[in-house]
Amino acid sequence: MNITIGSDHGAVALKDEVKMVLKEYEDIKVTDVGTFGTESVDYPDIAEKVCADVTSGKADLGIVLCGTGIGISIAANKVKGIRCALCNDVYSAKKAREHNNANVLAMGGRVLGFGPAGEIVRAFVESSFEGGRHARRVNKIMAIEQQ
Ligand SMILES: O=C(CO)[C@H](O)[C@H](O)[C@H](O)COP(=O)(O)O
Repeated sequence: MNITIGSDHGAVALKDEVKMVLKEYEDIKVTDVGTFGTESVDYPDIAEKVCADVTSGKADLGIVLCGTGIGISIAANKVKGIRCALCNDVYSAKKAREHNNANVLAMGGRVLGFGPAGEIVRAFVESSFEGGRHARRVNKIMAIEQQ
């Protein structure tokens, strides 16, 4: 599985931690699109880069991080084909994959500790879409995108 990750300056430390967690998975290859330092950057630019990899098929999943996770998730969800879930707990991360077929996970570097964030990431990458009634609902989300 290929995962592209990116953060603004508010979550660089969390990005490094998430990459460490993903190293536990032999079958996951991570691409980091930055940012890499503390200099201020704009989260929509990072969201665009991560989402481009997901919509092009270069990445199976994306992970976007900013201070709260809010701004970058809003930006990601403006991209056609992206279903970005801002998750602060393991249950939501699991259901985001199982029920919503979310293809991007958002978290906040100024909100979550490394421990909980790692558990959220594990839940997200280890869960799969259940289809069935959820497919009907996700299809309706995609139909809204076409309007
Ligand atoms: O978009 C956000 C809030 O929804 C993120 O938390 C950003 O990281 C934050 O706004 C950046 O703030 P800063 O004061 O420029 O560091």
